Amino acid sequence: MSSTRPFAEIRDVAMRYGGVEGTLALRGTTMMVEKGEFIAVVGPSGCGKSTLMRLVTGLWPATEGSVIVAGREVDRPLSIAGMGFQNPTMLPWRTILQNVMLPLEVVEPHRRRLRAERAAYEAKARALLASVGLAGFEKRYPWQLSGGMQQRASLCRALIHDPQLLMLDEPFGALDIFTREDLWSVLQDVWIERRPTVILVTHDLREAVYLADRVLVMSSRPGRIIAEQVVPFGRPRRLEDTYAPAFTDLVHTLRNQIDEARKAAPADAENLTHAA
Ligand SMILES: Nc1ncnc2c1ncn2[C@@H]1O[C@H](COP(=O)(O)OP(=O)(O)OP(=O)(O)O)[C@@H](O)[C@H]1O
Repeated sequence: MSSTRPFAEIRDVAMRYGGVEGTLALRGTTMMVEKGEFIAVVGPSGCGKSTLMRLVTGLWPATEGSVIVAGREVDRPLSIAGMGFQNPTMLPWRTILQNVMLPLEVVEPHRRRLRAERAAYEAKARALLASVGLAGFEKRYPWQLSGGMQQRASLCRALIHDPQLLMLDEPFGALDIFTREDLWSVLQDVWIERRPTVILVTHDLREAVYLADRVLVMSSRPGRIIAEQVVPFGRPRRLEDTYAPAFTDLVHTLRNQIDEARKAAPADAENLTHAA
């Protein structure tokens, strides 16, 4: 494998749910992601963003095209990925610490080592929780925490096995704006410190520009990447930067691109069911 190869290569992918007459969610979708890059994916509602995440993490096979991550064709759920969703889906009968440690019971080589090295793993989980402001909450249950705190814990759970790839699907979508902005900064700090490759799906264009190195815009369904904006601002980014003209201009450009994509939808819709 050449060292210049992208970390994730998604080439000409199509995805149809439910057989030949089913819903064509993606078609001709191509994107490359470099190792350690922070990518945001934005686009009209229902354009196939979550579907793209499922294909990259191996939760669904693509109908056509190829998905290669870390030099390997993705044909099963990726153990090198950590995932975060809008709903933190914590197990209510487990404490926060036990929830964070859950991936270690599933993902090798941690699963094999967990019994012998439990104390070290537990220390790591505690340190992670402390880094997102949750020191002291380890023994609480998820239902004893606010939505924002659960989302912080869920970020720790996504990171506990040191994933090379962090896939985040609308992780802050259900939170109020202040909590959301707080967590942008938490996520940025985590990324700067650990440098996983991140693919973030979001509807929030400020969030996309604040966090990402590059923002990819998808067309309406069947989704494909139709535009890309490189975010030129240095790190760490601060909340007040989001009000600077260069920042808001970029947000507006993205908004216009998504508007254009939405307007193009009826023409594309003609081909949805029977397209190859
Ligand atoms: N499991 C499934 N079975 C059948 N159709 C599905 C399934 N999952 C998604 N779809 C369809 O595929 C299309 C793309 O859905 P997807 O959830 O990927 O879009 P999205 O861009 O993430 O949507 P949103 O922005 O609203 O979250 C939609 O028409 C959706 O109804």
